[in-house]
Amino acid sequence: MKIFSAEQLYEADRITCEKQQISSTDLMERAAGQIFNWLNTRMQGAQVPIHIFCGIGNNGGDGLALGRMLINHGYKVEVYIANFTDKRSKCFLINYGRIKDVTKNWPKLMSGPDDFPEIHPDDIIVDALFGIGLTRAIEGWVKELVLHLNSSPAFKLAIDIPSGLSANGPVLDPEGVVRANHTLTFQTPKMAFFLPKSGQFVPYFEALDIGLDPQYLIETKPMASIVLKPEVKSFYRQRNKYSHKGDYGHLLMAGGNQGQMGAMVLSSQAALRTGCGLLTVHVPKCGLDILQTAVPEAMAQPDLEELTISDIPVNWSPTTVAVGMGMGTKAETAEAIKTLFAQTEQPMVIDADALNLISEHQNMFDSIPQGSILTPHPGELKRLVGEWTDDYDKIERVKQLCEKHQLIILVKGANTLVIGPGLIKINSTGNPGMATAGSGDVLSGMIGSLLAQGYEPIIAAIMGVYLHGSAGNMAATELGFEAVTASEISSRISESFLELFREEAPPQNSGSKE
Ligand SMILES: NC(=O)C1=CN([C@@H]2O[C@H](COP(=O)(O)OP(=O)(O)OC[C@H]3O[C@@H](n4cnc5c(N)ncnc54)[C@H](O)[C@@H]3O)[C@@H](O)[C@H]2O)[C@@H](O)CC1
Ligand SMILES: [K+]
Repeated sequence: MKIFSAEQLYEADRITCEKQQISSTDLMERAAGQIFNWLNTRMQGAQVPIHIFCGIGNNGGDGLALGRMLINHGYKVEVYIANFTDKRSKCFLINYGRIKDVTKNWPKLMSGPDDFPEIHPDDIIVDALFGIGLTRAIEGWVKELVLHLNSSPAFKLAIDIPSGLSANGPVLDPEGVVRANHTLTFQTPKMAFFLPKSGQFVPYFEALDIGLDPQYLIETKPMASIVLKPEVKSFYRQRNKYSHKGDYGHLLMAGGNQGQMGAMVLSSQAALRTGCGLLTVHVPKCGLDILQTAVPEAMAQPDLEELTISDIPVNWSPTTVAVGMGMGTKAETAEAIKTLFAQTEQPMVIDADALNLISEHQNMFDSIPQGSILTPHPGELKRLVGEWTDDYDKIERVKQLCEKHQLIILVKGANTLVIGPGLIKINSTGNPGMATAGSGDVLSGMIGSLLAQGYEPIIAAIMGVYLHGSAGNMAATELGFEAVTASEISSRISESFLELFREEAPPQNSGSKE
């Protein structure tokens, strides 16, 4: 699913009106109609007071049109206008006029805190103050209005975007954002919904189809796109009946040092469960018995050193390499990585301490094989790209690094981003239970395994992140967030593959059994 910028959405609105020969007020009627249908389906005429707070732009226009439709259907509605300027939009004015056709109760014009209404906890608040037209933080008494709404426990429904959030810009003032319980957004979700600083204000959302021009939506390159099951399913490669283990790649995994061998165990198990044909693990001598006992399917290649990694031989030409898990950052390990990069052309997975070593020796960037996938956690990412000011600055820094060195870099989080040259993919699976030790080692093993099986690097990264999150979701469903461990995620990798091919159950008609 594509994510468009506010600018692109305005353009989509314009083209839609032009092609469908409708006015922007007609489009607003359609948009408000979708919100009305959503509410009406759920409320079924219930007389719960609905307070609609409108701004003076088109988001306010949506609120007015919704108010008219609700009043027409007998709902108990109060409409308020935050009358902070007389620069009202055309569609706002048209809908301001139209609401007067259906009620004698004109919208209440608010011009300061004295006009704020009392709201009963069981009432419903509709937030139509600002939409994607917000260009600066909400200030003055309108911010006080936002605080007033936020102080109420009443259910808050935001139209298009919670007021105070920018569709694709940083949060300017976290206090001045409506804490909506649910957001009904038009056509496509906004970038803000998926980034940590702004996403926290959008716990639940639904995108309502308002019939924007399909050609524009299909042909326009989005600023990002969300990875959903059908896309991942389309990447999956069926196994050939006559294939053998040599057809599924030989992954070399290098890492581990004394006291951190578990990382390699987790990565190895995850790699095997993700389907690579052969796995060789390269560990310091002290890790040999641990690996051979814990992962009997893997071959083990001991380092020359007892406690740390000093040399990673690749003269036997593995299909690909995953390096860095629990590896430590000793000087001899840095040398081993430099040699590995110099001797390897094919893209590899670079994780954990290998990334920390690259951060310490920035000249190593130039020798990383193109197409390699870097899987930093937030701390490692900070060391790689420097301190960022906000989520968008972080993305920009990562994009530049990807483009400069032709790399794929993950920005891990509630919605992990897979960023490659010219592309941002937003993962849709995963949960807070996965914020646990070793979870990243499992992910690196999965991506390395997919890469070894011949999936293109960008596909291996997207698929690995999606399946990892899906396995984590199944673990959380069965165990609860707290009990999710890396091993529990890994043991559900098989389920995450099977889930790709599970059909959604058709909707049940609960009344049909009577
Ligand atoms: N045909 C269309 O263009 C459609 C527009 N729609 C609605 O229109 C919204 C966008 O409307 P607008 O572009 O009118 O903008 P908004 O209604 O989001 O904002 C209103 C105006 O307030 C001003 N403003 C921005 N930040 C401010 C601040 N912090 N304090 C005070 N004033 C500020 C801006 O000049 C902006 O134009 C969408 O989010 C959506 O709800 C929908 O009705 C769908 C169709
Ligand atoms: K809003």
